[in-house]
Amino acid sequence: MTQHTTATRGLSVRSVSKHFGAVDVLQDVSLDIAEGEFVAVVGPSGSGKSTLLNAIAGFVTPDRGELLVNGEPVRGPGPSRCVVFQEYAIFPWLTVRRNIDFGTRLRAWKGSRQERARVTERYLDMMGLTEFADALPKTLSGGMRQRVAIARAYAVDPEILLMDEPFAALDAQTREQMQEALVDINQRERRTVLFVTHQVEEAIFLADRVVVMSARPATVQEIVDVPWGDRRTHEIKTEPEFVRLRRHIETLLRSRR
Ligand SMILES: Nc1ncnc2c1ncn2[C@@H]1O[C@H](COP(=O)(O)OP(=O)(O)OP(=O)(O)O)[C@@H](O)[C@H]1O
Repeated sequence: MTQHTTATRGLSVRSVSKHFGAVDVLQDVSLDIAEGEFVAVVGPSGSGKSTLLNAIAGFVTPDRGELLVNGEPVRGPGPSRCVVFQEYAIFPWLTVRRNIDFGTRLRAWKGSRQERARVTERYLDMMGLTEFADALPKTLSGGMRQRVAIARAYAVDPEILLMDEPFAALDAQTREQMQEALVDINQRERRTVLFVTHQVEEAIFLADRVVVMSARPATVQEIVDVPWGDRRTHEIKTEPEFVRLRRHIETLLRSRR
């Protein structure tokens, strides 16, 4: 278990609590994510993972506690945070290229039209979308649509990227391909990422640290360091240390159901 001190740049969640009616969902949740760090959150179903992500996004206001992005309090949704959802939240009436171009328009640094176009082409290429650039989302598979959503989120260049089960609707093989695509883009364009997932294996594969939440009301049970750095290929999933971490986290999740 690792205790991290307050991050000045990055995300700081300080003693956040939230209830909906009679249901206590989050209880005194504290977590710091340093700039450029990829953190996954796992926890039992209904424990409050999405509520935590929505509070960071500014969609949900905590009852107590504080959320800081680069030291600035979160007071509602804003361009410093960008969310990728499970459903394909891209514009169905825009082509793939124009969806990503929409992201580049939201950047703090906008640049000229030509510069923006270059950025858009770079993200199309990085997510393997160049040949689909003029297609409409409805003609694409679920995996390809999530590639568009991720490319657009990176194109926005927010301070924090929030991903809420982005691969949950995909079949197992597509999911593995998407995990690789995400590892690839994030190694090239390192961002601060909070990634909510049900899959312990996915969490360990993607993240620098895995936050294990308890059952509701959710608190942070343990934060597990993941040792692979940038060495993320699917082969690591069979390494003894990977298997050990997976078992450890699964045991934690079972213990507080
Ligand atoms: N806006 C809301 N109003 C009332 N209750 C809510 C609201 N949002 C979430 N809840 C309740 O809060 C609890 C936690 O929900 P949340 O979606 O955060 O959990 P989760 O861990 O993300 O769940 P899952 O793993 O199943 O996606 C649930 O009991 C849910 O019904």
